[in-house]
Amino acid sequence: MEPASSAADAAFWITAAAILGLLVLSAFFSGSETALTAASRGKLRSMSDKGNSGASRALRITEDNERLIGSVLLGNNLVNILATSLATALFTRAFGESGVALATLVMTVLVLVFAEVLPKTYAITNAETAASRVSPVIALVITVFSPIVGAVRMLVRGVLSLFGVKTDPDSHILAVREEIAGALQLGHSEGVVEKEDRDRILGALDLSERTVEEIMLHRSGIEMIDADNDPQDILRQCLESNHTRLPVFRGDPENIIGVVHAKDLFRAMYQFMQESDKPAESMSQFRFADVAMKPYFIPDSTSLDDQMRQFLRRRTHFALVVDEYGALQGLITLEDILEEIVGEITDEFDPDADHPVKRGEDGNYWIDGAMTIRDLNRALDWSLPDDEANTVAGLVIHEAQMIPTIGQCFSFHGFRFEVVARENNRITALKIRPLAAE
Ligand SMILES: Nc1ncnc2c1ncn2[C@@H]1O[C@H](COP(=O)(O)OP(=O)(O)OP(=O)(O)O)[C@@H](O)[C@H]1O
Ligand SMILES: [Mg+2]
Repeated sequence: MEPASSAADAAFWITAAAILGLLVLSAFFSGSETALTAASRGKLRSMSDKGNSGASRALRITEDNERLIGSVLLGNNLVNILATSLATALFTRAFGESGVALATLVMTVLVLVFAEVLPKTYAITNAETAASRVSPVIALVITVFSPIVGAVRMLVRGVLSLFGVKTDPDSHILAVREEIAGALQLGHSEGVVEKEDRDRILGALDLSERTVEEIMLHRSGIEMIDADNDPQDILRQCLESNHTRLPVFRGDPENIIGVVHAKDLFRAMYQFMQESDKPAESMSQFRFADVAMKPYFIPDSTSLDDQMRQFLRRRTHFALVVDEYGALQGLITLEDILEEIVGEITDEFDPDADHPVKRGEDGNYWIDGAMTIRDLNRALDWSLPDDEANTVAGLVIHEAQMIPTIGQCFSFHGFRFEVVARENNRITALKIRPLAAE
């Protein structure tokens, strides 16, 4: 063998080995991309809880999906293009002009089969295990490529915004929500997902979209203690109340100075009676305001999701809702938020809420004006619009554009509404009948 040809020979084999190595790297990137995007976060979390450090790293790097995919694609393209360029050089040296076509053909087959389909198929069947194995290397790749990926990201956003396209990083979360909701509605018609399950899931999905104002108990319905009343009367009021926590006001109901918890009250009363020799007579000395806890005020625009987390974190389940000027709007408890998910919760003292909607013989439904449209829709599987008003009474007032009097009837959204009772300016009871039934 001549020395020149043996040097060319060596170069041939080195290049071929480099191409092979690059194909292996390419397969690694493709498989990692699939494994990390397909792995279930729930399964990864339970693996990480069991001490699998790869799984916890996989969780961390999949938090910023855009950065992950950017880095992996960059790596993948880099090795693919390098491998193809090397192959083209190699084949043209060996076969002349036709080397380009040959290199394209051979590399397409090799990349497709060994660097794409094979690793991706493997990755998708073992997503979580594969994800936790590759995560340390991919984490390193992300760190190395992050300046380039950041620049690419900015370039992409810039070009898109030139064409008037806005990129919203949260849009995919919304899309997932819509997708789940859509799938559940579909399940409804096919009878796949039970109505109760569907309501529960949709209720939980909606928590972040809705505010406490939409479900709070309106201030007119809050049972409160007037701090200036006779202590004897206050005690009777607390005993007769179905509620455990009663806000205390002084002078004006807007001026809430605290919230009395029945249990605190009983403790304080007991102590008071032990300490005084004539409890019945000295009862007037008992100061209710001292027993009260500090009220917990929240803005009416708080999302149900946030408020639920606050309740759980603060370990209090009772909040007074105020508007932007600090004026009292209503009351909300943890139970009210949970009811949006699981439906009506009734305890020993709740007024009969077994049948919030009563059906009359004439096909009319008797409904409390303060019932929310969502609850009504949920109870009867109707779809009255709830974007203009929260309560059924509110909807009637909105549609009628006035405060109707008792006996007035209206037809809209496919239903007939009749006002049955009114207190001051509030519609307190209604009869509703679907028009299609006529
Ligand atoms: N002082 C109150 N006035 C009017 N409604 C109240 C009052 N306190 C609670 N509610 C309402 O009663 C329902 C039940 O709430 P929750 O179970 O938190 O209160 P509770 O039954 O009084 O207390 P607990 O169950 O802790 O003994 C909720 O819809 C809530 O809005
Ligand atoms: Mg209760």
